[in-house]
Amino acid sequence: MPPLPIRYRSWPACVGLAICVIVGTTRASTAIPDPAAFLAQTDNARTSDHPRFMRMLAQLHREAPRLSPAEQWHLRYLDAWQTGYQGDYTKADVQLRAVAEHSGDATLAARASAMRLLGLGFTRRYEEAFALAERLATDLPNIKDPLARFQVLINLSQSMLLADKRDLALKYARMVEGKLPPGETLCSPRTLQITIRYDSPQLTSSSPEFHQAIETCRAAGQPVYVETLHLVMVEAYLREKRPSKALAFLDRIEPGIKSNGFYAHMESAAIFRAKALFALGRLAGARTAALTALSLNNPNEISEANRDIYEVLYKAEKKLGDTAATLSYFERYALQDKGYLDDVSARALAYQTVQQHLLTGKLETERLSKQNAVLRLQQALDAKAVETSRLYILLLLLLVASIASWLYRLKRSQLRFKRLSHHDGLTGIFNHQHFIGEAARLLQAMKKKTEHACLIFIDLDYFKQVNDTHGHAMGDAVLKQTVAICQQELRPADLFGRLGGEEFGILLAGCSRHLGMDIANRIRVAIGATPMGHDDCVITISASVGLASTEVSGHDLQRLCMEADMALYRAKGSGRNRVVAHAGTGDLFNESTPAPGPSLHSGATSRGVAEFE
Ligand SMILES: Nc1nc2c(ncn2[C@@H]2O[C@H](COP(=O)(O)OP(=O)(O)OP(=O)(O)O)[C@@H](O)[C@H]2O)c(=O)[nH]1
Repeated sequence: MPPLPIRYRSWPACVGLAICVIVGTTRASTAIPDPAAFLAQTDNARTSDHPRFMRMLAQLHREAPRLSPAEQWHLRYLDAWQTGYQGDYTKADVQLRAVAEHSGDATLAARASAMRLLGLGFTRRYEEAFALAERLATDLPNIKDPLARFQVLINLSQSMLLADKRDLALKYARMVEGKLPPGETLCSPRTLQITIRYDSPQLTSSSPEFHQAIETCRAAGQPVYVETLHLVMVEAYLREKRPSKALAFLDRIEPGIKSNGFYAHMESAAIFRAKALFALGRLAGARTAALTALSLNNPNEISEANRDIYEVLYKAEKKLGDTAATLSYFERYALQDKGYLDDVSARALAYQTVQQHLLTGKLETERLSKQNAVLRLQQALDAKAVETSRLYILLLLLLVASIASWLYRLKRSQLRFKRLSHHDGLTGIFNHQHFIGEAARLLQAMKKKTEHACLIFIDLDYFKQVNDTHGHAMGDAVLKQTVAICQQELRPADLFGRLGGEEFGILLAGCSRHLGMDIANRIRVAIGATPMGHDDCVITISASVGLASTEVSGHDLQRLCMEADMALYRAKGSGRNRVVAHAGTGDLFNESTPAPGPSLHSGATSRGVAEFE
């Protein structure tokens, strides 16, 4: 329940407890066994038994060092409540704000904020009050604790009443009924609804809801609420121009009001009495009642109550003919009226300002969220663009890789074809055509450098018999091994090629005729001395060699070929397994007879014994 009284036509839920600001006794107490439960009990006793509340609060302060941080915050909330209850709203606001902002307890924070709403209204900090009301209204769905929700709704309703937003005030008051905290009845929300509608044309002294509310509060054992409703009823009689009825009703309810001693009710009763008496033309009585009301009040404070009091006083004095008093009261009335209207305007302006701020904030939020949406879109587009670029780069890389791989394969196949076109498929050495081309180039180079070279033709003897006797595969193996034997005798600068079948050509670069003969003979001997074959079959074979040298024949390839061929023909003709060198026109051939050479085994004849002449 809101503990802070609003004066005159006001929410009375704070009720007569304003007069109960009694400092509790300092009875010695024992340690509190369950501080959390004790705090809850103290909280409950705030308005139901304020003296007990004060005693418990004092006890809690003595036990404060033993309280947990959460319990300390609860105690600070109760202290703040008590500060506001005593009327120091400014100090209470500071304490409540600390609880709301730093306790870390959502329920306690909501309750503290709800209390702040009223204090801010009393101290005329309307803008702050309405801004806080907006925040609490927005946060309402998150407030689950029934008591906190109850307090927030009640105080929101009162804030809206302060801004003269009665529809909203009524809405919040009705929402209270939806979920009452334990121990609460419909009395307080119903009374609040009636006070909000106090001057509504639909609410007459005979309205059933009026009487229902009174019955509800009576049944709930809430006499102060009943009095509030009675006073609103008196006001309804006055509005209905039934002053006698109002006066009679006041006479009936005033003893109860006096016994409760709630000053706001006593003030209201006195004002209504003054108004009723004035309406009945009982001017002296009206003046007395108005002065009684004024005595309950600070006469200089700007308030609706004082305005009404001074209005009755100046009108009564006017009718009584006291000009000086009339003028004096009228001046005060005018001052109060202006002050009251100023206050009403200030509240309306503050409410509008807060709404404007909220609207501006909302527009700004919308603008920012639109901007964010555009930014997000832009980012998405940028991300897509990056993705697309990556895709392009990937495609490009793939393209480059495929081109590179294609080029590599092309080059490799070109090289393979080139190699195939230049080399003999069986032995891997130059083929005839390439050997001739390369030999022509080398001879030209030799000629330029005036260096000599020897051209050697080697032909295996009776090779056909190898094929015929041992098969073509054996023949191939012999050809390959012959090539390997020759290569061992050659230098890197020499050219080696297969001229066809079992015939090979060698161009010995930078080589004299004598040295050429020597190399040719070494090759012949090596061929003859090396067993050849494959698998389990091994044979030996001899070779005939013809040699032509640039020393004798010059550097013309055609002539060298012809003369080497002739020399080979001579070697074959003179018994094979020998080297024959072409010796020029006079003495056509020089023949070298080697040491006894190999004979062709495995069925070959032994005719080819070498001679070296
Ligand atoms: N295994 C094999 N045999 C080949 C290849 N090229 C040619 N020949 C054979 O080589 C043989 C050459 O025989 P001929 O020209 O009669 O000469 P030859 O038997 O060596 O007799 P001479 O030269 O007079 O001593 C033929 O039987 C060809 O078939 C080859 O690449 N592999």
